[in-house]
Amino acid sequence: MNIEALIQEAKAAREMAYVPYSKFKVGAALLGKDGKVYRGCNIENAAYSMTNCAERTALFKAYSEGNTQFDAIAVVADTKRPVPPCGACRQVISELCAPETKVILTNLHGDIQELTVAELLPGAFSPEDLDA
Ligand SMILES: O=c1ccn([C@H]2C[C@H](O)[C@@H](CO)O2)c(=O)[nH]1
Ligand SMILES: [Zn+2]
Repeated sequence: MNIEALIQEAKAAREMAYVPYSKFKVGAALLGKDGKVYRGCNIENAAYSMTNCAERTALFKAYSEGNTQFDAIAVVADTKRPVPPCGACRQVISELCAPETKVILTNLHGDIQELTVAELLPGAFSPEDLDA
């Protein structure tokens, strides 16, 4: 699947966002090495801090089905610049995706920023840091 098609998947995921509080819809599409695509949207809650971002929804869907090998993740929102993932998602993406995985950030204007997982969060806290 090419990048444009993955962005289309992220846009379709965005339409499912449950955002009664912020009204800010985000979509993500995670491409497995086997070609499977996992869509994710943000899901909010009246207890605001329970909100799950689109990126983490997609990743948790894939992991919960045993799929842990990915080529790329695309994220889209209605932002002026390509949507920047929040810090929590950068941390989770850093652990659950290989460093060379492509990250495609975009918006509804068609601006695209492409980087790698390694570039998304330099100095991420990692499982190795748990070893004394
Ligand atoms: O990359 C991002 C940034 C924000 N959000 C969500 C969280 C919340 O529902 C809304 C506003 O922050 O957007 C995401 O899903 N992904
Ligand atoms: Zn996030």
